[in-house]
Amino acid sequence: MARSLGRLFKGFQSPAFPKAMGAELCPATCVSVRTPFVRTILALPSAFSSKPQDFSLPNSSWGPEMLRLYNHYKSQCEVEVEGEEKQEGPWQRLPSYNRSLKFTPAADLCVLPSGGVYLSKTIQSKARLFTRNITDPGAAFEYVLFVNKEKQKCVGIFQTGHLLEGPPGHVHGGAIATMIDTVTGSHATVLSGPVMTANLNINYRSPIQLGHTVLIESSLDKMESRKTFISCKVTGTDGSKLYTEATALFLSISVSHLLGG
Ligand SMILES: CCCCCCCCCCCCCCCC(=O)SCCNC(=O)CCNC(=O)[C@H](O)C(C)(C)COP(=O)(O)OP(=O)(O)OC[C@H]1O[C@@H](n2cnc3c(N)ncnc32)[C@H](O)[C@@H]1OP(=O)(O)O
Repeated sequence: MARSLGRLFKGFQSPAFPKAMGAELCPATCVSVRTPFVRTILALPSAFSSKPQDFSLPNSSWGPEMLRLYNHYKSQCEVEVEGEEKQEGPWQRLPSYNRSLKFTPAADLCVLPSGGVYLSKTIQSKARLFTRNITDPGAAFEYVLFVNKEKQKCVGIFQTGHLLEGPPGHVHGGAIATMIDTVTGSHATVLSGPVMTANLNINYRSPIQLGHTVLIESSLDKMESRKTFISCKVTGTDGSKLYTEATALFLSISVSHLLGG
């Protein structure tokens, strides 16, 4: 496991991939990519599964607002240049899979330098990304993320499903926190490579109705050494109504941190 993860994260640790301010993200379609980091993310599912499902593509549950915003950002992933092929635009869609590791060979399991066992094959094979583990379309978290490398921004379009209820008819605060962590965490990961959330500070300003679609916009505040500071707003789809505000601190980590070494 340690060796497998080491291989997977090799791209993150390349000296050619420092703080990713100047690094290029995946191009419009997110099919081919340029940075070692984004290449690594996109390679993760295909390394373990022949047919990974990208959950951030439209499905039958997406309502008109979700589709409208998806098309709005998607249309800015590629730009037409007269007489030339389409070129990458300012925004790029981030694909989203429901697992990062499927199986590891038994031989790779899992005695760590610290002597502990990391994850059994059974547990790891059942592991799923929290936000993608309800497979009924539209029931829980429907979302898609786009990043803008020039503006150092990330946008999440989030359609709230009926299984996310907290207060009657409204979205659970933990589900909102989950999506804020997902957008800001993905943004920090794109900027800085592998990170973990160290601090997440949330102000809930107005309840979000179940079934509504909201915009989650995150911006880079600053980077200092291993720290990436990001702030985030959850608003209505026209930006006028503020639902939630947050700030987050992410710390860059090494693989050995994840493995408990
Ligand atoms: C992995 C990639 C996969 C790729 C796949 C594709 C991407 C797919 C994206 C999905 C997006 C989902 C995003 C979910 C992201 C989570 O949910 S992560 C899970 C929740 N977070 C955790 O469990 C983290 C638990 N905490 C820890 O592991 C450790 O405390 C940390 C955060 C790594 C920090 O530990 P450490 O590295 O030992 O750092 P430490 O030396 O204590 O502190 C370093 C500096 O940070 C400061 N600091 C540390 N903690 C704090 C704090 N809480 N507040 C303020 N300052 C702090 C210290 O004061 C210190 O400052 P200086 O003295 O250097 O100025």
